[in-house]
Amino acid sequence: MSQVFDIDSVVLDIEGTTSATGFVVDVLYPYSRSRFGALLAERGGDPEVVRAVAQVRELIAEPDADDARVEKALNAWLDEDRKATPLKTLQGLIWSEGFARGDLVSHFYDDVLPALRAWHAAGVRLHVYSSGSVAAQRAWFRSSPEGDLLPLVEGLYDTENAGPKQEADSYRTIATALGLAATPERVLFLSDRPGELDAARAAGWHTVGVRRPGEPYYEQGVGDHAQAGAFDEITIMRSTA
Ligand SMILES: CSCCC(=O)C(=O)COP(=O)(O)O
Ligand SMILES: [Mg+2]
Repeated sequence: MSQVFDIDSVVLDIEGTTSATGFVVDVLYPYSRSRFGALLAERGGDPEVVRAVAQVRELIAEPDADDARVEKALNAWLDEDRKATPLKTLQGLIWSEGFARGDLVSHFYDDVLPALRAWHAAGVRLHVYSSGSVAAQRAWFRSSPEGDLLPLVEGLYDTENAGPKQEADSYRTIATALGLAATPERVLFLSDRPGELDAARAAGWHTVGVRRPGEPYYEQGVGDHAQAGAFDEITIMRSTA
């Protein structure tokens, strides 16, 4: 069904929305799993790694956990697809290098890039809000099958700079960063997860639940949110352009 919105900014979820969860789980997750040990051993002194390891130790309530225990916790979170912030930070470091090296190329559903280009050309501001870290998001858009898409995207938000994706305050933080705190109804959030859509709506945003067959949340649906099976079902007008 076609959906029409009068908004200024679109905020995009990645996994399940712009891109296949299967690709993330089958390609990116194994890539990070096989490299956590080396990252902890060889770059354990890097400030970002130090910070993430401290967060892992806090989450597992083991202040003295050694590298092997930290790696075990990271792999357990991978197995259950738990989107823990330090896991995402460390994955982001590993994936960024993999994308830069040419080992990895990101994935987008066929309907996504034409829509993003059309919206961008029409003056719609595009942003990302994903559990994947900002570093991972940057690499993901830079290394797409159609080249560098980063120029299309203005703001990148994750669970560190915005907060948890199922809390309304995180969406208020993003709206403030976009200069739209007073007019949150000028923002449209696209996601596959009902809990994220609920939180965005609680912050005053428009929402569309993107439902793609085969994605984990497809059967569950998106409750009473507007829904679309692909981005070409979403039309954006800008009355204030
Ligand atoms: C480039 S981000 C990689 C995907 C990922 O790790 C992730 O957790 C995405 O979650 P999302 O919030 O986009 O559903
Ligand atoms: Mg998602």
